[in-house]
Formats: sequence, C-alpha cells, structure tokens
Amino acid sequence: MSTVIDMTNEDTVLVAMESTACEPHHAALPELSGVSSITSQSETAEISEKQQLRVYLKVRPFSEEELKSSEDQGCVVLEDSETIALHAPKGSATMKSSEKGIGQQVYKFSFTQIFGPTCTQAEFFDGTISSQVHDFVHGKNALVFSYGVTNAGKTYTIQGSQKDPGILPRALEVVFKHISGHQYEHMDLKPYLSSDVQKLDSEQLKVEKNAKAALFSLLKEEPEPTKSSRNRSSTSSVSSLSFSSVSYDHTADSVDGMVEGHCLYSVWVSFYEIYNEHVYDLLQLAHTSKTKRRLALRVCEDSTGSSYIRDLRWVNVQNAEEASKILRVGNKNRSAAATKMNQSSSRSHSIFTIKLIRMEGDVVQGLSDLSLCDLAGSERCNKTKTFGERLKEAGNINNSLLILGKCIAALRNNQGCRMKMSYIPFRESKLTRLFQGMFCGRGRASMIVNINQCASTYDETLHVMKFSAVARQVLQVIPQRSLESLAPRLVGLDGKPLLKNGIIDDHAVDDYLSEEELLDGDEADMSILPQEELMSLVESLRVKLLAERRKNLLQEIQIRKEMGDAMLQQIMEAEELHSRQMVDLKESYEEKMDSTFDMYKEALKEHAYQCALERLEEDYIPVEEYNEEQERVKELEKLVRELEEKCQHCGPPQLMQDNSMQTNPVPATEESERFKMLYKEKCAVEKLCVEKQERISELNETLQEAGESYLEKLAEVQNLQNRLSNQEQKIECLQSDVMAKEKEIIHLRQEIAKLSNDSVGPSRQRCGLLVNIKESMTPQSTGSLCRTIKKSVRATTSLRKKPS
Ligand SMILES: Nc1ncnc2c1ncn2[C@@H]1O[C@H](COP(=O)(O)OP(=O)(O)OP(=O)(O)O)[C@@H](O)[C@H]1O
Repeated sequence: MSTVIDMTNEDTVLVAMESTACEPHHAALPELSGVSSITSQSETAEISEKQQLRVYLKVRPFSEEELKSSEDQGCVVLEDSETIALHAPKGSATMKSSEKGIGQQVYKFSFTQIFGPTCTQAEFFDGTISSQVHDFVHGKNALVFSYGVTNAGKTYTIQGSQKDPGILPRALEVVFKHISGHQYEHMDLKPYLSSDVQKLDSEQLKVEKNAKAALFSLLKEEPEPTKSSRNRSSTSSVSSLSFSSVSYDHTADSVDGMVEGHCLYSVWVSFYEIYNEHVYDLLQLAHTSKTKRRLALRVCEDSTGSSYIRDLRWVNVQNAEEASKILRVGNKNRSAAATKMNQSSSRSHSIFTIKLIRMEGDVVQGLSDLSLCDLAGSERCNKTKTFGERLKEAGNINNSLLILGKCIAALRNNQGCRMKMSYIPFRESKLTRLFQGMFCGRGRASMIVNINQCASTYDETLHVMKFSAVARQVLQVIPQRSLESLAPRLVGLDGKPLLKNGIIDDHAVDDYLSEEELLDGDEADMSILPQEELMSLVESLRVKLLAERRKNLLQEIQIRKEMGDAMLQQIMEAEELHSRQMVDLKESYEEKMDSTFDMYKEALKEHAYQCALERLEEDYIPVEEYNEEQERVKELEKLVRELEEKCQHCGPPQLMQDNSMQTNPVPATEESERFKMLYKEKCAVEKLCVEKQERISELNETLQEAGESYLEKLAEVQNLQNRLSNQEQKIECLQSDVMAKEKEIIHLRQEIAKLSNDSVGPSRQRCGLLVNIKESMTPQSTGSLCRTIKKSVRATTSLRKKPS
C-alpha cells in the first residue's frame, strides 16, 4: 500500500535545497528594490504587489524509442490542472527507499498550472508567459527560466521546433507586433550597463552596423540543417525560424491599450551562456574561429547594485526575423564551442535577453528587459558518472543550480519571519548574481519545470519536483512603479550622464558613483568629479571600508564559532554512533559465535549418531534369521537335554545306540557291535591323544630348555664380541703408541748419529762434550731407556704377530 504525501501543504514540503543560515548580509543585497538609479528616490510611497512565484509544469510526451524501451510505467499522473502525482517505479531509488521505510512511493505536487504531453506550444505560451510579455512591452522586467533534467524538453519549450515555435519566438513576435509602426529605426540608442542607455556617435554607429552585418553574414554560409541531427540548433526553431505559425492575440493589446501615438521603441538582444562559472558571449565574432579561445566576460555591478555583463554584445533588431537570425548565430556559436571543448551544450545555461527602449521624442522614457534562461540539465554528479573535467563541469552546473535552490529556499524562509532573516547567497554563482534583481523586486520571475515521464529518470525528476515545490512558495514583491520612475539614465559615448535640460544631474552623479563601483574601479569614471570631492569621497569610503571589514571579521568569527560548534556536535554524534555501532557489532559477533558453537554441537551429535547407525548396520542381523537361529538353538538344547537324560539312564554305548536308533533304524546287534568298536576306537584315540599331549609337553620343556641355553650362548657370544671390540680398541691404541715409539727411536737414533758425527770435531771440545754426555747419561738412566726401548719393540712384534 502506498502512502501519499501531499507536497502542496507547506508543512510537509521537503526542503530540497539547503539554505545557508546566518546573519543577514545586507551588503550582499544592495538596493533590492532598485530598478534604476533614478527610481530609488520615490519608492517608499509606492504600492507593492505581492504574488507567489509562478511555477509552471510541462510534461513532455514520450518519444517512440522511450515507448519501445518500456519507459512508460505510469510514473506521472496528472490529477487536475494544478496537481500532479509521481508514483515511484519498480527499481527506482525512491521505491527502494520507501520499501526500507524511508520516504514515500507517491508524491503529490501542485503548480501554478500543469501542461500535459498533448499541450501545444501556443497553448503553453498563452497559459504561461504571455502576460509577462505584455508586462514587458509595458515597461516591466521579466525573467523566465526553464528547469529540469537533460532531455526533459527545456530547449524545446523555449526555442521550439520549426512547426511549433517555443516561447521565445512567440515572445519576439508579440513584441514586434506590439511596436509595429512605432519602431525607432536608428540604432544610436543602445543599452548600457544594467539599465541605462548610451547615445552612440556616428563612428560607433558605423561600428555597430558593421558588426551586425558581419553577424548576419555568418548565416549565409550555413548549410540547411538536417532534421535528424539531435542538437539544440537543429531541434529548435532557430534553424529557420519562421514566425508565420505564431498566432498573436491582438485582443490583449486592446485591453492594455496600444502603443501611445508618439512613442518609439528600439529592440536590442543579447545571447550568452554560463559554462563552468564563466560567461561567454554567443554573439562575438571571434567565437566562430576554430582555433581562438573564447573570452570569458566579467559580471559587474553598476551604481544601483544591479548586475550586468561587461562588454556583452547587444544587437539592434528591427523585426522578429532579425531576432531569429541572432538566435541562430548564437546557437551556431554555442554548438561550435561545445564541439571544440568536447562538451554538450546542455551542460551550460544559455540566456537570451531582449531589451526594449522606449522614447518620447528625444527623451528616453523607459527600458525593460525580458530574459529567457535555458538552464543546464539538473542531474546530479553521482548519477552521471563524471570524472575529471566532466566532474568539474558537473560540479559547476550543480553548484549554480544548488545556489539557485539555496537562494529560493532563503527567499522563502525570509518571507516568514522578518526578525530572523537568512543570508541569500546570490553572489555565490554567476547565474544568481545576474538574476538577483529579478528575485528582489526588479521584475517578475517565473519558472518552467520540464519533466519527462520516463521511469529511468524518475529519481531525478522527483528531485526537480521537490526543488519546484520550494520555489512555488516564494513570494515576489513587485513595486508598482509609474513609467516615469522607470526612466533610465541616458549616458554619452564615454559613459558620462548626458545633460538634462542643459544641467548636470548632481544627484544622478552621486548615485552613479556607488560605493561598490568605486572600490571595484571597473565601471565608475571618477574624472568627472572635482578633486576635493574625490578626496572626501575616498576618505568616507575608507572609513566605510574599515567598518565593513570589522563587521566582516566579527561575522567570520561568529561563523567560525558556529562551524566549530557544529563540527564538535557532529564529532560527538559520530562518536556516539561509533560506540553504538561497536556495541551492535559486539552483540552480532557474540550471536554469531553462539550460533557457530551450536552448529558445531549439532554437527558432533549428528556425527555420533551417524557412527552409531553405521555400527548398527554392521551388526545388523535380520529378525527372521535371528528367530530361525533361536529356534535351532532351542531344538539343539532340547536334543542335548534328551541325550543327557538317556545317557544317565543307559550309559555310553546305549546312548550311542539310542541316538543311532533315532536317526537310522538298523538291526540292534550289528549296531551294538559297531558302537562297541567305535567306543574302543574312541578310547584308543583318547589314549593316543593323552600320550601325544604328554609328548608335546615334553617337547615343549625341551624346547624351553634349548631356548634358555640358546639365550645363554647368545649372551656369551655378545660378551665375547664386546670383549673383542674392546681388545681391538686397545690394539689400535697400542699400535698408535708403537708408531709414536718408533718415531721416538728414529729420532733418538738420528740424535745418536748426530752426536757420533759431532765427536769427529777438535779434541778438546770432543773431550768436553763426551764428558757431558757421560754425565747426563748416567748408568741408571741409560739402563731404563734401553729397557723401555726393548719393551716397546717386544710389544710391537707380539702385536704384529697376533692379528695373523
Ligand atoms: N512537447 C514536446 N513535444 C514533442 N517533442 C518534444 C517536446 N518536448 C521535447 N521534445 C523532444 O524531446 C527531446 C529533448 O528535448 P530538449 O532538447 O528540449 O530537452 P532539454 O531538456 O533541453 O535537454 P538538454 O538539457 O540536454 O538540452 C527533443 O528531441 C525534443 O524535440
């Protein structure tokens, strides 16, 4: 049974994106209410209009391939024009989680309006942004962004196909229809910074015209696009935008009132993309070159704090066809750049902006802009298996979408309690930095959520829906300003404000030199101020800077402290979790050990039982056999008993006689004779046996004696052998002694010979030496030496004789 969670209820909405909660950072929200530098003065008195952020859902139809590959599993169910239910398909992460008790199987979401798969582009345009386009032509700013996973139909919704153009061509058509006959044909008034207008001189005008011609010339070389190729430029209507199919409801204008008679309008467009947190102009000529690296543009803030892209190309367009050409050039550049960088264009956010300048005579009365943003696919990194560059790219896409989500969540939180405002991280990504103003009252934003109904992308689609559920709760505060207050500042070719009725507007100059511009040093032109003012301005800025730094430092300390506390908390929680896990682990191991022990016990029992069974099988005698045996034994016992009885009565011959009579009835005399004979024989045999037995015992005794004597002899032999080996050892010793003695004898003989040789020397000396020898060799010593020698010689000769 599936549980239904109603996402339309604010309390139950899951906050899909995290929000960074800290003290409000006012510096990050400069002049949120500001539309232009001039308007900020009289805003307090104006009435503000509050309304929920409009979030539209568009469900793409299945493609043929998707139907073939069973993507249709009834995941998306449209309940009514505002409510949709998502049913988790089998195998999806959501289903798996819900089976584990986490999350639900069915989610419901509500939208401003839902457009089903059969809805046409015209119906979609009329039901969604057509009112915003009408506001735009009447001087209000608008932002439309499409959000969804890759292949959900975002580009199709914005650009459309040849047959069925999307909201962008339709918006352009509406704009040109609205201003037709009131178009300012020159292009000397050009958008400048975020919301100003620059007057071009003749030279700049020439440059502008040449640049536009060069851009259009790029399309002349372009071959007809093939229908089959799947990329933005081919799938979109841009390849050959024909607005003939765009229907335009003129009644809308009749309600709002047509263009005032003396007003003139000038339309400018820009087209850029944000890829890897870099802004690239899609209308720069250099981008078409294959080798040249694309130049990233800088995002800056003007005096009102509104963001703009420095050096972004704005092209003047006189009709919808020219606008379509610009879109084609941009798409061409985009796919060329994507190919060169080996990326898919769906990995970048592309933004097409239309600026409408309204003039009365020579005076610029108003400037409004309409931006259509085709966001990159919202799939998460873990799903897309990205590595290296792709991971960085995915990280950047996800980061900017995450920041967008954070901003939306923070905006939603802030509207609840004014005392506890969250920091809105607009400045953390280029995308949110550029659209900050639109979320803060500078215009109206709306969101188009694109989804497909495929089961394989269900989890990502659910993620998109959760994000939109948060966005839906954002309240937009749009000040109802008079057109007068929307008048942009007109600046000269060097960016200096032009004279207004011959007098420099001092107030405008002050506004122009905003704090941020001066610090940044990018766009502010300080040369227009006197030196003293500049000095004092610098001084005041220095003081402000110091104060700001101090504030930032305190804020940083606070944040660090909070982070430290949070980390400590986390560590403690992790520790607790760890110890809990350890206990669990211990318990589970103990359980495992117990079960293993039981298992072994069981195995032993089983083994013992098996052994017993085997033994039983070995000893097993069939019952029948056993019974037969028993019977036989009984019979034999009975027979024995009978015979014994007979023996007792008749004596041995009769017993034999009776026995034989039972078995073989023969004549009595003959049998008795035979029995007698047999008895005799038996007695003789018994006697013989006794004799033999006696003989055997005698022989045994003799054998025993012989054995004993043999053992004795054996011991003697052993003894003799031992003695023999001892003698041999002794002989060896003696032989070595003899050898030594022989050597001694030889030595002595040599000495004697030497002595006798020496005696041949001088007589005096000879007498002396002889005397000495005679003294040293006393009769006793000479005798003992001779005896020893004789003894040794005798021993040697006897030993030599012995072995032989
Ligand atoms: N309403 C629709 N009717 C018919 N086909 C559609 C519709 N919406 C989208 N498609 C088709 O679905 C495919 C994907 O659409 P698209 O390229 O607009 O998706 P995407 O979300 O922009 O994808 P990516 O993020 O990759 O650019 C295209 O072939 C497009 O023609």
